[in-house]
Amino acid sequence: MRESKGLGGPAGNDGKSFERPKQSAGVILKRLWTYLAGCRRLVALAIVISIASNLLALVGPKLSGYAVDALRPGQGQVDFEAVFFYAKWMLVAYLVSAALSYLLATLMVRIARDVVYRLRRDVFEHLMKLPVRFYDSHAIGDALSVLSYDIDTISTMLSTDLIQMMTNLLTVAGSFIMMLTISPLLFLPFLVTIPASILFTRYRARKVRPLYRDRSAALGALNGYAEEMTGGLETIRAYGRGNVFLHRFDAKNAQACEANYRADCFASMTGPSVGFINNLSLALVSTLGAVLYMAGWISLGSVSSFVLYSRKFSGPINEFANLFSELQSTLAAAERVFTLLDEPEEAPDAPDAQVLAPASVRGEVVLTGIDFGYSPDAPVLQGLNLRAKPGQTIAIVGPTGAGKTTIINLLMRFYDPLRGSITVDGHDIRHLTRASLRLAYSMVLQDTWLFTGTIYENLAYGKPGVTRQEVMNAARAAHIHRFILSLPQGYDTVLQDGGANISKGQRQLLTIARAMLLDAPMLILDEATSNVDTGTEQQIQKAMLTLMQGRTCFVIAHRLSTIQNADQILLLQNGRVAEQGTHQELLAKGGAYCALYRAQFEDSNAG
Ligand SMILES: Nc1ncnc2c1ncn2[C@@H]1O[C@H](COP(=O)(O)OP(=O)(O)OP(=O)(O)O)[C@@H](O)[C@H]1O
Repeated sequence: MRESKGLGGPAGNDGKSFERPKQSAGVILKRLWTYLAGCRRLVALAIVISIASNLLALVGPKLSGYAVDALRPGQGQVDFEAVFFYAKWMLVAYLVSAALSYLLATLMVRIARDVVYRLRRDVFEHLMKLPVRFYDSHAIGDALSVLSYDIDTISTMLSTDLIQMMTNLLTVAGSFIMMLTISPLLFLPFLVTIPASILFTRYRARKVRPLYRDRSAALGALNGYAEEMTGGLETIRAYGRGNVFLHRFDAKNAQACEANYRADCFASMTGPSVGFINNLSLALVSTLGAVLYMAGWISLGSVSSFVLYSRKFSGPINEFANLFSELQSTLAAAERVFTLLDEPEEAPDAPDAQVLAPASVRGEVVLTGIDFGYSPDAPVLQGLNLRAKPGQTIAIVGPTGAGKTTIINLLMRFYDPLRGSITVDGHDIRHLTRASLRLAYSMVLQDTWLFTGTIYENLAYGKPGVTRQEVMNAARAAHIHRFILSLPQGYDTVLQDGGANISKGQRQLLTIARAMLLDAPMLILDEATSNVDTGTEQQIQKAMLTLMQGRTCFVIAHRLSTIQNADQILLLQNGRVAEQGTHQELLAKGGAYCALYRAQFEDSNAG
């Protein structure tokens, strides 16, 4: 049983990816805008700077044209004063424009930082609020891929591509106006080439976005697999199956690389194609310009300015094609982010839900006619009835897969029963707030969950405001205080990677101490099976007995020797209660429990 997530749920899987249902580009951009709007002042400033920088850059070709005309070609005279005058102002305009561009770049990086921070926080917060059921069908690695890769893709777009888009847009618009003021006739070739570029780019964009979507999904699946496999590294090594998983990883890796290759390859064809169309327009403009100059309709300076503007005009159109590919990649990434954010959270508490105050809980838990299955066609529990009186210990036993953990999942409301009800002190738990219900239980599970932090933080995290003395008292009661003090940093020892630097038994004792500190009126215990030595096991048993005193306890028991004093023993078989009673009653009955007990007893004697 796992403490951190879907108890009993899969640790990772090839589950659904965050790619459906599809959202239109407009909807995605609107949602991205809501994040940008969070720093609207900076965005407004960026727009103003971008306009100023572009206007200054646009002045350059005009001044250059004046400088060319000041050479008075064909008249054998050169007005050096005027040439230097225009050259000086060109220099100033380009310098200020460059400085403003630099300012704009730093501003956009800052905007991207803020947006990414909020997006990541929202995604993580949402992941924390998703129902346990969500993780039954989605790989955690895929969710983490959204958190890192997809949000990074958005960040790149905001910090670099967006400036380029803004700049390009202004340059194109500005150059267009300037070209028209110089010579509307010379603009004619663009009337053919611009629509051709636009139509081609749109066609490619429609094709490339699904490829980017596939790329994100393949990468998510790869991350999911890697996360799952690294989680089970020891088992894989123990079974010497590393090569098998390497082959599977290879297949997923190849899929991800192929998806990446196909998306990038397809996208990279757009730029050169649009570039070719635009270069064609340049050739046409130069030819037409020469003809108009020869006919005396236009000065050489104007032709030169026009050519410079037409370069400015068509350059961004080329880049637009590349940026469009980037935009498609961003849209695919943002779509995954928003699809994840759209996953429904754990259903909210009923509007009239009551708060269960831990101090007032007596601990009477009644399950009546419970039917449950993780999917409607696969029932796990059927017609389950159980009454735990305050302070009683209920032991749940049964073969693997019988549904023991499932009962805990229902008690904690990680899932709701399909039929039947569960009450605590007479309150239907569907009419209690989930937070207060869960706080009424302490859970000590086999699969301990400790986070990277000091031992003190790990013990105290369930109970904010607890004193150091209280933490130490709980550790003493759990028989782990002396061990903690024996560590060089004592309570300030940092537990790495879920407590990988201490033993399993010590981890279990720490979680018992944590449960003691929480001091909840009810308790859920999943007995340790075989991962500790006899001495530690006795220590854990002692600590658990102390913890159980005066509380209603649900114990998932694997060794029947430890539950002989339980007030009720529930033997589950195929989702039904096969037998129910005290140890003595069940032995006297001579049924399945009796047979199971004898088998274990004989086993241990034989051992
Ligand atoms: N998250 C889940 N999604 C779908 N099916 C599940 C899920 N968790 C458990 N099951 C199925 O429900 C049944 C009961 O599982 P449960 O974990 O309650 O058994 P258990 O008695 O606790 O087993 P064990 O002693 O091995 O821990 C099993 O058939 C299991 O495959």
